[in-house]
Amino acid sequence: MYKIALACDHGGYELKEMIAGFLLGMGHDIFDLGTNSTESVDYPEYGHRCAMAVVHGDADLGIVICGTGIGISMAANKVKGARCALCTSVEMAELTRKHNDANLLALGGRILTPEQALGIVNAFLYTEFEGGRHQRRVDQLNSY
Ligand SMILES: O=C(CO)[C@H](O)[C@H](O)[C@H](O)COP(=O)(O)O
Repeated sequence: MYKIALACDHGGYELKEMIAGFLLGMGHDIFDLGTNSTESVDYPEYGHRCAMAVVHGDADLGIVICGTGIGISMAANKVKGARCALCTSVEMAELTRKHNDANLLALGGRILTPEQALGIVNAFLYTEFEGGRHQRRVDQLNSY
């Protein structure tokens, strides 16, 4: 079981709440970093907050959500050690775990259906990093 940090802006709030329930139902721990309503907030703060929690070991993995997933993934990837992947399919979620050892998943609350989002979250959590040649590339990412 994982401890999973969650953060969103107003565009991701409803999806965050649904994912939180899904994760708790699966037996994971969650670390909810907000926002906690549909009142407008700025996504950079929340993406940064979630990435800091993962990089500092307060959570094993992070999930960040805004309207598109784009802005909040940009914010998360500003944190050294964050490898945040914006995914719109199960295949992308599997490949970013296998190849990039992504430690944060970004989702678009205004892009995905709830069913699509849960499929992506499930794939992200249960796909292992393959290592090998991919480790060399992740090491390069981490060195910048
Ligand atoms: O998708 C986003 C950033 O990439 C955010 O969720 C914002 O919602 C988006 O920028 C739109 O902003 P608005 O204030 O909700 O119109």
